[in-house]
Amino acid sequence: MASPRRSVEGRPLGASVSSNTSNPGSPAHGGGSSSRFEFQSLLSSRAAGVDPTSARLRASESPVHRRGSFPVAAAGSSQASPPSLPEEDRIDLNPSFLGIALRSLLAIDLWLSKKLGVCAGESSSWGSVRPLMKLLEISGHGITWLLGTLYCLCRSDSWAGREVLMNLLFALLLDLLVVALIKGLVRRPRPAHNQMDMFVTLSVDKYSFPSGHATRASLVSRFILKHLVLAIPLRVLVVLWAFILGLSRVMLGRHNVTDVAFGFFLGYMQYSIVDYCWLSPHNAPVLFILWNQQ
Ligand SMILES: CC(C)=CCC/C(C)=C/CC/C(C)=C/COP(=O)(O)O
Repeated sequence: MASPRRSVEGRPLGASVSSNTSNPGSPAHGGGSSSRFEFQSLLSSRAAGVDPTSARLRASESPVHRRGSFPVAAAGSSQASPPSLPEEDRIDLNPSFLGIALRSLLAIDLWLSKKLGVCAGESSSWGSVRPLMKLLEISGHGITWLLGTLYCLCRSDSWAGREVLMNLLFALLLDLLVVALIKGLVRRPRPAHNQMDMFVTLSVDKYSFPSGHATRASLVSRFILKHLVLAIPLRVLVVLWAFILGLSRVMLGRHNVTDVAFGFFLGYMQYSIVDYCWLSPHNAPVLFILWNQQ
């Protein structure tokens, strides 16, 4: 088959094999399955008596093999640096700086998250404050906020109050949906040192990216700061709560730092969506009339 041969010849044999031997299936190694596929294709092309050099030259006609290419290393190897390789291919075969940057970030993330996971277990160095962290966890839980908002909505006797609470409810549901979607798509496992002893979870909550508590903390605190008239100390407290809640996710070992950082960003952006789609008796009269009849 032509396409596997093309993939093989887009990268040097040495780089392809060594990048797979340490951890064949690991995403951290650039998607193990495609590399494995390329390595196997190389073996089969040899077995089929295909000359690798000519295959490589044919490959340079296709843009397909360039994607994710590894450096043309192996100086001195005639296979690794064919003289007739077109200029454009030589550029594309260089290491991707974005790839290197992402892998470095991931390594720092894992290292830092492990260091900060000081309440991950009862026997951890800060294990004694674990109950306090778990209390904080409940303060940012989806159920707490949904039930609290519904309760206030039932008790509210002003149109303005109901409007704000209806939008908070919409924001919380939107957040649950968006986080579940991203968790299901990304499927990043929780840190190895996490104990899965969380209060009420959804099935996607076995995944860690992004942190649902961080998105909620940032969304809700932005919402509160915008729609409630609070004294400065209380406003500071709201921001502090969001920040400490995010930090506690890493300290409990529930998340890596990047899960929480992205969660804060996502929650902040979600608020912009809520603000843009603000529900009011003018643009969603049915909703308000229905609620009024309850
Ligand atoms: C209406 C509805 C679907 C309610 C479900 C509420 C619920 C169980 C939310 C889960 C909240 C949760 C445990 C999120 C995980 O937060 P992470 O910070 O660990 O990602």
